Amino acid sequence: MPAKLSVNLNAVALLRNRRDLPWPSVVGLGRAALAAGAAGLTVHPRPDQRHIRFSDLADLRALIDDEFPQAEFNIEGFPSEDFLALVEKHQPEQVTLVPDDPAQATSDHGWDFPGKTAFLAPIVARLKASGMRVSLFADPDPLGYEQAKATGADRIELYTGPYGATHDDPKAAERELARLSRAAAVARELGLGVNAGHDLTVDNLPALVRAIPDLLEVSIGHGLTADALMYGMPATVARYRAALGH
Ligand SMILES: CC(=O)[C@@H](O)[C@H](O)COP(=O)(O)O
Ligand SMILES: NCC(=O)COP(=O)(O)O
Repeated sequence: MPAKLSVNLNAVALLRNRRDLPWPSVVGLGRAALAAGAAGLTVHPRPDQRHIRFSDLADLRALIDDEFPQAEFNIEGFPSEDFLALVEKHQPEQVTLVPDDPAQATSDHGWDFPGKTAFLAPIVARLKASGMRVSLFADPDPLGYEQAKATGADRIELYTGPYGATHDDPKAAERELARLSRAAAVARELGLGVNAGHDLTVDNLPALVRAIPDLLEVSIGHGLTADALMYGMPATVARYRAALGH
């Protein structure tokens, strides 16, 4: 089965927040993405609410529940007590835990699993007890995946930023793909599902899904939103689905 496409709406929210006006509509573009065949929506509410506002979460939850009940909501973030309260309130199907400092511009590394197993394990247990699937943001370095598994998480999300950065260097892209492929194989052997995200594009997706044939989900925001400005959201989702082999 091809990897599912979850459309990240952070960049839409960033554009909306330039003015004290409700457009572009985060819910409207989420609706357009789901109507065009996206399997889910992703948001990464940051503590300063610079893009997704905490008030967006109820609207997106209602969009999925009322109009697209098969779709999944994925909320990403650092598991502070405030973040955990947010996800417990809005009950996404999946929570992706990311080791981001509040001041960080964007996500740029995965968890240090050996150092953070004791921190993550009770959080994973708490979220799973509430019925949410838990995924952990991970560098494509399988040393430490045993500890990732030991936290009780269901999946990892492979950090693909370094792969995305090789867009003008095919040899470097091959090297990054080999790392991602090896890391995914170790995760799979340990019984962890594999998602991927960060700086994925319609151009770099086909090689990624060839390298990780059992990839479960990609979450894509920045590149997809740039394409949506050019082609419109429905056509863009169709292009990304085709790149995934749907
Ligand atoms: C975990 C991850 O890779 C994405 O959530 C990414 O961090 C998007 O966040 P920004 O949209 O704030 O850059
Ligand atoms: N988890 C990655 C994500 O949601 C989107 O990342 P990007 O496509 O905005 O880099």
